Parts: sequence; structure tokens; C-alpha cells
Amino acid sequence: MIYTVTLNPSIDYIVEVDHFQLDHLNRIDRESKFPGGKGINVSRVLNTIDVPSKALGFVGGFTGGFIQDTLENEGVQTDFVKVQDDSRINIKLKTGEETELNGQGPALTAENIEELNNKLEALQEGDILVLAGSIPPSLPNTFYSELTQKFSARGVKVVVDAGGKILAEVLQDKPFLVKPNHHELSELFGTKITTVEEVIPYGKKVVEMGAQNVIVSMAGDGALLFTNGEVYTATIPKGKVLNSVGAGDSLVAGFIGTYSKEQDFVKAFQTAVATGSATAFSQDLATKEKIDSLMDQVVITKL
Ligand SMILES: Nc1ncnc2c1ncn2[C@@H]1O[C@H](COP(=O)(O)OP(=O)(O)OP(=O)(O)O)[C@@H](O)[C@H]1O
Ligand SMILES: O=P(O)(O)OC[C@@]1(O)O[C@H](CO)[C@@H](O)[C@@H]1O
Repeated sequence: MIYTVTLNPSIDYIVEVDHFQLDHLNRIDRESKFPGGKGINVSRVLNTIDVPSKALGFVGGFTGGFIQDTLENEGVQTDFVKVQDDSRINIKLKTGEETELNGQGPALTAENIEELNNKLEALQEGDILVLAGSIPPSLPNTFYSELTQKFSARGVKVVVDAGGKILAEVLQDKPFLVKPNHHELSELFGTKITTVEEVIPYGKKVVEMGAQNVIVSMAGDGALLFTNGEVYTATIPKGKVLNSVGAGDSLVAGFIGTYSKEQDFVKAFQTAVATGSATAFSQDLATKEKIDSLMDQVVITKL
């Protein structure tokens, strides 16, 4: 079974304003609401490609109710811990540019955290655990690292999608997969990485630091997979970007969904990139039809 953990779920409120003016009353031209948070996005895309998963994390209030109901109506299994305060609303403002305003999210009590830890006890050897997104202030920055240590020792494949200190901290715990984008990779090494060639030595270093597999995404400019001592690059499909929110999460879902069915890293990488782009070219997350239509444009090369 694949379990996703979203410690700070959200309603993603996507608002489009064609002629946005700061310091004025602006009227919204188009708006939509989706359940969000990185692990939840992974679960929603897995559901789309017919791979079951269970979404864990903390939800609260009327916003938490929307998140849980929408997921269950779509057919995503959930087992959330209920918290006192409202889940956050993250505003994604599209004005030609994309501006994101992410909320802080509810406070978590020691009981809430214990309840999540108890639910995680169900994980067994062979399961996949996806830890994705920011860690709220009520939890220590080492939370993913502790879970990675504990569950890797149990034979669970742990996937971590986070940047900054969380990524740096977790590598020593030998996660199955990490997926930094090139900005997160730059931050990890205190340098500026802009080209596929520049990514290569740093991707290898992430493997040396402990990650079993590494995908470095570069939005429309390429993606690289480091696995079993080999490096692969992928071409990225061309198209009109409608929504890049969740593209990285979709890439993760495409990878683990395909890997869990076929245990083929290269096929999983190709599907991953097609899935990320399928989301980038859609208003909501990727659909199966869109993913299938992009597969041929993703050419994988072994370096
Ligand atoms: N402009 C684009 N054109 C085509 N595909 C894209 C574009 N942007 C993103 N993608 C697809 O989504 C994947 C992940 O994108 P990106 O590198 O932006 O990840 P990310 O920074 O984790 O994303 P996010 O945080 O927005 O979810 C890319 O590998 C690619 O497949
Ligand atoms: O605040 P975090 O946890 O870092 O990111 C949360 C978030 O921006 O990430 C997802 C896209 O990847 C969105 O659904 C959600 O709003």
C-alpha cells in the first residue's frame, strides 16, 4: 500500500485576475477550489492512474471537511487525524504570473501527533510512504528524518519531497527517493545550478549523501534521474502551461505509481515526467488521458 502524509493540508483557492492592480479593488475573472497539500496531490494523481493509496495527515474545521469530502468523493482513501482549528486556505493568484500565499495552518497538540504516529504503525515491509510538503511549527524539523529512519528499518520505501533543512537532514536516513527541483538542489549546496550539465555532479553528491534514488526536476527545462549508479535525462513535453501548482507532486505520483506496478525505474521516470507535464498543461491535476498523450514526447537518455 502507498501512504501519503500531508502534515498541513489546504484548500487551494485558485483565482485568476486578468488585469490585476495592486492597491485597487480587483474582481476575480475565474476561480476554483481543490483539496491541496503535496501528499494529497500525490494521492489524487495516484487515484487518477488507478493506483490505490491512503492519505494521512491532519485536517480540521469546515475547510478540513471540504478536503476530506472531496477526496472521498473522488475515491481517494483517507485516514486523517481531526484537529481543533481550521485547515488552511492557500491562495494561488494567477495574473499572468503565479503568486502563492500559503497559510500557516492549525496548531497541533501532542495528542494529535500521537494519533498520527499510531496510524503509521499500520505500515509494513513493502509499503511506500510519501512525506511531502512543509512541516508545521508544532512539529520538529526532524520529523521526516525520524519517520524515514524508523520506517526504512521496517522495509518501507520512504519518499521525501521537501527542500531546505528538511532535505539536508533526511539524506543520512537513506530515503528511497528524494525529488528536489534545481532551486532546492542549489540551496542544498549553496550554489546556483541552472543547466542539466550543472545538475549532474550535484545529483551524484545527493546519492553519496545517502539517497537511494534522486530525481531533479527543472520545470520545462529537463529532468534527471540518478539510480543504481546511472544517470538518465528526460526531454520535457512542450505545451501551454495552465497550472504549475502540483506539477512536482504529480511527477512523484507518476514515478511511484508506475514503479509500484512494474519495478522499472526508467519507465517510472518517463511516466513521472509525462505526469508532471500533464498537470502543468491542465487547470487541475493530470488526467490519465493527458498523461498517455504526452508519453511519446518524453525521451529518456542514459548518459
Ligand atoms: N513549463 C513546463 N512545461 C512542461 N512541463 C512542465 C513545466 N513545468 C513543470 N513541468 C512538469 O512538471 C515537472 C515538475 O516541475 P517542477 O520542476 O516545476 O517541480 P516543482 O518545483 O517541484 O513543482 P511545484 O512545486 O510547482 O509542484 C517537470 O519535470 C515537468 O514534467
Ligand atoms: O506549504 P507547503 O506545504 O510547502 O506547500 C503546500 C502547497 O503549496 O503545495 C502544493 C503544491 O505542490 C499545493 O497543493 C499546496 O498549496
